[in-house]
Amino acid sequence: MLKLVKSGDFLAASLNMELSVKTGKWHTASGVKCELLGRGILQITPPDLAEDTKDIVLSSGVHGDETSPIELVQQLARRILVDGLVPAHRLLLIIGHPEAINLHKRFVVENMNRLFNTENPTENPDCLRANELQQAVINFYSHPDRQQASRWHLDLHCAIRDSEHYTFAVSPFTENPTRSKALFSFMQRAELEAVLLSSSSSSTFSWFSAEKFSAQALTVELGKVAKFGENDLERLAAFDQAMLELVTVPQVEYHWQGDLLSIYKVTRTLVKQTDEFKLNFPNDQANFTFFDQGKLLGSDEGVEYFALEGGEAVVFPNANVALGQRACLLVRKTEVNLGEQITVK
Ligand SMILES: O=C(O)CCC(=O)N[C@@H](CCC(=O)O)C(=O)O
Ligand SMILES: [Zn+2]
Repeated sequence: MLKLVKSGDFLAASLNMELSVKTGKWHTASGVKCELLGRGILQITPPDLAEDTKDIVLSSGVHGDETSPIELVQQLARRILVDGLVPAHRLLLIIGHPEAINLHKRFVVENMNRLFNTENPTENPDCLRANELQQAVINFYSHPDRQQASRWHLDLHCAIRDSEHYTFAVSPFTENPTRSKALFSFMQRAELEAVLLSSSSSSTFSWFSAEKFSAQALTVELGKVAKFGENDLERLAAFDQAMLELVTVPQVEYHWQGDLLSIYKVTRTLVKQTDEFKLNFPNDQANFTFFDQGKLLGSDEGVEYFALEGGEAVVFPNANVALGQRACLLVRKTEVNLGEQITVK
């Protein structure tokens, strides 16, 4: 496994279940320290750690069928491992769920992106892997010499349906100051079209880093799911470039450019309470489809959900989730105050 990673193929090494997990440390020819901490978990330390060096987690493949982010993380790993790229920041590169990726499935038994909170009972492969990833992130951010470091986490996904915004991000809800001007400027630089400001806690991977470590964290949605090799990475070039800049430039000078990024607040999260839960539109309804005030959106035992005053748009609709899980987000465009932290007006 180590040999394959050293040769630049972090992804192939992570997915080959016949290779036993071998951890190890080495330096690239450019002096970058690499540590394979487990399957699909690669820590990168630049030769010089300055005061403004960030600790950045870049994760992909938390959902096994969302392949374009996995290709982007592999590309970045290769640039560092064999092409001489020297990052300016400590990085934790993650290929999230190799077993689900090999099955070409979103998850094995249950949605791993709802398992990031505390240690999970070791019931199934998704719980086991979520535990392993949580521990890797805890160790990465808890390095004793790095307690003052600025922490970032971009958890890269792609949507399983069409979307009126091809790329967008979800900013998880936490009381911590995790909506910095730098993070929002990064989104503009990356040409993300929109961001959703969550209004409740969610047990996602990005929420875990925001809530437990005050990381500037986002779930980033990069286009629509496709098979390996069929992704149009050209459409993600601006994101890839901004990510490269984020990891290689000590302090990026970002500028806020007005209204390039559409900002939405989450007005409601519809949770599937019973098996009676229904949405009044198909599961493949495009993200950000807008419904006028009063339109019936869905129902559950003894309750009907209508679009609120001013209308609401739907994101991630899925009536087939497990009981107690989110069946969709309802969102509305919002204005924000632009301070050092972005807040909803
Ligand atoms: O297109 C979809 O319905 C799902 C895409 C996806 O996996 N989205 C993430 C968003 C996580 C978040 O809210 O931060 C998910 O559902 O886990
Ligand atoms: Zn996903």
